[in-house]
Amino acid sequence: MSEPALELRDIHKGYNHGTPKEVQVLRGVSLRVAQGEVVSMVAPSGAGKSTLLHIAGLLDSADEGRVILGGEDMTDLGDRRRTRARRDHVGFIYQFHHLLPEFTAEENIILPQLAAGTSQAEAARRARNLLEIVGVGHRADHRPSALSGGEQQRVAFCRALANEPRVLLADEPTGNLDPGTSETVFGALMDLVRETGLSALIATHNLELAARMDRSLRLTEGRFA
Ligand SMILES: Nc1ncnc2c1ncn2[C@@H]1O[C@H](COP(=O)(O)OP(=O)(O)OP(=O)(O)O)[C@@H](O)[C@H]1O
Repeated sequence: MSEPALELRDIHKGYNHGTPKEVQVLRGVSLRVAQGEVVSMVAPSGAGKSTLLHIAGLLDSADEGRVILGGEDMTDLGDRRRTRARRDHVGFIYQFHHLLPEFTAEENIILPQLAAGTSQAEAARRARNLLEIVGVGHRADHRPSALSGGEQQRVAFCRALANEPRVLLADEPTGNLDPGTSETVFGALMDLVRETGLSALIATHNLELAARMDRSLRLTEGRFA
């Protein structure tokens, strides 16, 4: 069997809210996401979904436990190698798109590729292809302000996949959209993930969306139930 795309081993994380009393958010989270597998994470607000995604995506460090991406243990990397590993392995999607307002949809997807050393022609080709998959190819030359909320979020999905990460981490990717738009946009995300064969861990409050993924996990009391 091939290596899991993402593996978390016994992750613990607490925050010390300026008082001696620490809030223990994660209490031994373990997880394996196989290559090409799409896993949902459902949890009440404040249960630690974002904390877990940030640790899995090398944006934050655990107090204990190990983070393994594509078979490589990333836990003890120094800052520079950690930044590079994040860029090479991980795509992030947030509830809000965070697109750059002064650039077009296509440019928003091209820019991170140029930063990673891809040629302009290849970056443009990939951007167009991704935009077509999520159904906004005809909006490539528009700035974010000219796009609807659902279209903006679809562009953000493409940007997250621009550098062909091994794993996609999404934090309530359709959380700020109305239910109808959320359904369409989520469908576009699944098309993108399936078409690229990507592995994904997607946090959502929406149980119907969660049920459409390969596997659904529930985070309660700092662990997967
Ligand atoms: N930087 C921080 N400093 C102190 N406490 C924090 C920090 N980040 C998160 N917390 C606390 O950790 C807990 C989990 O937060 P987290 O954002 O991971 O939850 P969540 O499940 O993503 O919530 P939501 O669904 O509301 O976004 C909360 O009690 C929060 O207040």
